Amino acid sequence: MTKLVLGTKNKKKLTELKDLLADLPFEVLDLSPWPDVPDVEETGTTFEENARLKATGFARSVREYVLAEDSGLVVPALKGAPGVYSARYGGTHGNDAANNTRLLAELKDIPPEKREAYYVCTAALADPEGNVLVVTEGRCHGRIVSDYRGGGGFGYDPLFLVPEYHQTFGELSLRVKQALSHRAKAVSQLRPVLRRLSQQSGN
Ligand SMILES: O=P(O)(O)OP(=O)(O)OP(=O)(O)OC[C@H]1O[C@@H](n2cnc3c(O)ncnc32)[C@H](O)[C@@H]1O
Ligand SMILES: [Mg+2]
Repeated sequence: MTKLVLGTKNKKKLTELKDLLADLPFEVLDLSPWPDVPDVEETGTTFEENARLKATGFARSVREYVLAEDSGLVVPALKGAPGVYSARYGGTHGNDAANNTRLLAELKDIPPEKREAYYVCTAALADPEGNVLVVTEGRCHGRIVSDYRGGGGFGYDPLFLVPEYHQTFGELSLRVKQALSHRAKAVSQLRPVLRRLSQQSGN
């Protein structure tokens, strides 16, 4: 079976991606078989640039098909912040608590009706030589609440209210998140390409 490597170092993101790809005829792997794989610097200023950098960079290192994505939270009232800097908004990369604390501080004086926000996920699939085959984008709209709700999900999820459900992604089950999320939408657009690839490879 053709290998598909998920080019991410975020464990929670990895869990969601693996689940979203579970029914496809690929041997889905994370980066753990390649412990010395160099980090890819996310020097882009757009989600697409960073997704391409990660897919290409990891594919060249592991020489397999790689799916990588760059994602984040966009708050129009904050001029689009945290945006591509979502993972390091609080100062330290990947510190969800610090990121959420800063988000709440920045939105302190913003009334509920102006606290709209959306998640973006831009996914890129690269071949083993590092050529990007396809880039897709998914979005998920919601609102930032002013108190933490629920312990599920990761990142900004305890503050991200899904209006249709009157609950945050911190409160909603993984099943609901996987039906609605930016990541699910980006991955579902990749499916036709992945199916074609698996047929070509005779999986
Ligand atoms: O780059 P990799 O290794 O994939 O892992 P990362 O966590 O650094 O990933 P990104 O650079 O794409 O930054 C994504 C950040 O955006 C936020 N984010 C993205 N998707 C999210 C989701 O589904 N729920 C909550 N926060 C999310 C969260 O703060 C993530 O750390
Ligand atoms: Mg990152």
